[in-house]
Amino acid sequence: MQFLNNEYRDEIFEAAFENGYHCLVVVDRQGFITYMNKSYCNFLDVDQQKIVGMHVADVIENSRMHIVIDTGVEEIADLQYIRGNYMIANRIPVYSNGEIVGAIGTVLYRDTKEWMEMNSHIKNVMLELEYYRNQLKHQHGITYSLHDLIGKSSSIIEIKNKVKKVAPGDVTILLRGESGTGKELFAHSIHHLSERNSNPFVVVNCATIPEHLFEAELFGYHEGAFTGAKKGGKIGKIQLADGGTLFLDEIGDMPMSTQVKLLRVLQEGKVEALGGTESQKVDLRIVAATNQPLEKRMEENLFREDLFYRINVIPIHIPPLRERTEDIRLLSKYLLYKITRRSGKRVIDFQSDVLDFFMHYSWPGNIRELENLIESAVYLTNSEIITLSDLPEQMKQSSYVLSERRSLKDIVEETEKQTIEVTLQKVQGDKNKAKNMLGIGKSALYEKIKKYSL
Ligand SMILES: Nc1ncnc2c1ncn2[C@@H]1O[C@H](COP(=O)(O)OP(=O)(O)OP(=O)(O)O)[C@@H](O)[C@H]1O
Repeated sequence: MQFLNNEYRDEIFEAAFENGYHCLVVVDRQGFITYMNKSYCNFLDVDQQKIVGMHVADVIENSRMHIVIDTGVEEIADLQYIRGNYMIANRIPVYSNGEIVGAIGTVLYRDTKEWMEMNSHIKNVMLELEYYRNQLKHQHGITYSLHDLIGKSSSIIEIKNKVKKVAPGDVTILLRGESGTGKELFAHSIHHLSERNSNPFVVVNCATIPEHLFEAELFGYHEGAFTGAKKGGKIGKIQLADGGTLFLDEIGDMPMSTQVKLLRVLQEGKVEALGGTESQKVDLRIVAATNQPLEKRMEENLFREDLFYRINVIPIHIPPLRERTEDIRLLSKYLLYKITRRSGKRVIDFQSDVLDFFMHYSWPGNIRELENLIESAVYLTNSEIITLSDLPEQMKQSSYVLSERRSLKDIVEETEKQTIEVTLQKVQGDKNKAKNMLGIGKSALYEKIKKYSL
């Protein structure tokens, strides 16, 4: 880079950054714009001075610069839809001393005839793709694909690879993991990656169907099959899933009597609706999920061993969130982005204390709990950054008891810091009132404020 020190340094920068053929943006560690060249500003129709300091997601449509900062993985030649055009975007994280300090993004923008022609061709292809994607979603009930599964922990990467390997066949898959770990999302992805993806994906949530209605729901019934049966009968979930995937969620809760009948359907590939005399051939792929210890249920005679072996062909265990803390930061940012896009409220980040807290909390409700928590914080916060005070008090207290990784000293200090912080907020910074509420002397309070940089 020695040549940049010569007398043409400014001209070199000018030629590299300000030429009219490409758009360039530089963002800092938090995704705030520090520089955008004229060509990009002209294309976006924004003022070069005014956009400095704004968050990139608020200035550039469909930007992923903030995601690249989080993942640390460059994205080259990605198609990005901006202002009615598909552009070719490169996003490169910038490191200094091994730490990410920001990112540079370039977008190829050549206002030539060929590019416009190519663009209109890409637009057509993308529109067609979007149309088929939407059709698939609406007709076949799949909302998610593997792309929607966020996580960079080795366990999640391993599971994603396993899913890619086993999804294309018809093999039965048993997803195991605590509630809220993403089992349904994985089930959608398996169907999406399988050859059955143009056929239905049918969900049966075994935990929510009353026992006496189970068989009617699963196998369907003919008119008059039982008292209360609907006129004209009802088609069963199994018949609905013919040619596609039947997702048996919470299979551990299926009544024993239904388990026998289901096993027969799976073995014979035929189903008979209640009140009928003829059976119908069905072609199903089974994906089951459970958060229950099926081995224990078998010991208690609540789950059939033969059904267990029939469904446990490829078991996939999804670890709880507390065992993959590497994913928490990425998931939190992704969920914040998803929630704010939906709610329209501008909340752009978390205070570092909040992410720290997330890393140490035990997440009994896993990603569902994280999502609900972020949603409530987005609604409650009065600022653009979520702080500890936007989180429920009860949760903050429980975390320090539940966390396994912290020493007693850390727990005591963290609790002390939080208690003082919340008290100071309650009394609007009045230290006299705060010391009285906390029952400590003035000098002790000042000492602790200094210690915890409050
Ligand atoms: N890896 C992930 N990336 C992004 N979102 C996720 C991920 N895992 C789970 N979620 C989200 O968390 C929520 C709960 O996920 P899901 O319903 O798939 O969990 P589950 O294990 O099936 O729960 P349950 O056993 O209670 O049915 C959903 O809103 C889902 O979109």
